[in-house]
Amino acid sequence: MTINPGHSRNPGSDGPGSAELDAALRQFAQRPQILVALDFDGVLAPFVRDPDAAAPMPSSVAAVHRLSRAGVHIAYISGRPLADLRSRAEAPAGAVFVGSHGAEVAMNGDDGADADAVELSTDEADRLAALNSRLASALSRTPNTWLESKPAGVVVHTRGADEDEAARALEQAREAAADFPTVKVTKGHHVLEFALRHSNKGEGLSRVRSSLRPEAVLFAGDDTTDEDAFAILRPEDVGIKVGPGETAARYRVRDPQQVSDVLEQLAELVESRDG
Ligand SMILES: O=P(O)(O)OC[C@H]1O[C@H](O[C@H]2O[C@H](CO)[C@@H](O)[C@H](O)[C@H]2O)[C@H](O)[C@@H](O)[C@@H]1O
Repeated sequence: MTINPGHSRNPGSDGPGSAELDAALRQFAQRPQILVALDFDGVLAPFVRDPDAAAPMPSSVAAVHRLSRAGVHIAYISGRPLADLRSRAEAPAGAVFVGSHGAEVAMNGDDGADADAVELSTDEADRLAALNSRLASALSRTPNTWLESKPAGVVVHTRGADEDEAARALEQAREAAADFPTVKVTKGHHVLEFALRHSNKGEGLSRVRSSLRPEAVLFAGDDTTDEDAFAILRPEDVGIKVGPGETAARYRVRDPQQVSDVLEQLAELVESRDG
């Protein structure tokens, strides 16, 4: 994964309405077959302390449905487990879902009939159970931290912990997981994820692109794991980093509200193209 810190414009100078992003969206919208692929937390849904309380912004949901009705392919690409992502995305019919950072893919988003969900081998299931219990015991005395179980991994959450508590929790978690050398460790926004499967969002987005064959892709993401998806974008694609931080994306917006503004602008452009 290559991150080019100087590549994308700063929020504020390049939010919705900026000349560069406007021009990119106009050009993108002219193509008949396009894919809009969206990360969930921090992009469609503002961050909250409890992941079960996260919900997409109503204005983004409405804009995504408009895009879908106008014939745009829609994909959700998230670190969340597939079933969780599907249940809270409020997605239009026919949307595609990529969960667990690319480890789970459902090309037919309607009913999940052909969902490529994670099935662990007995050995993997045993190792995941051991990892879970090791982390639970390591963090049992660290306040304001908790574990989220995933189909092929476990996440240490520290949102709500103060800086010292969070740093201590992450150090304890890394130490506890040191006996599991094949586990992939990924840092995200107030989370540290330990995964048995090593797929990434770039692989997930590539699978969706190969299946749907759009002429161009727009992808918006906010976290380090989204950089794998930005890295596989092509010159005709539109990559939008949400929030601060180094990125390979060409454009940047500030927050989920500005993502919503971009989606509404794109829906207008696509609808007027069709009209
Ligand atoms: O790929 P994403 O859709 O961005 O999912 C990444 C992780 O999102 C969730 O955690 C994040 O959102 C939580 C709710 O707002 C927040 O409390 C947490 O601090 C964030 O890191 C989710 O819980 C993870 O499983 C996802 O991997």
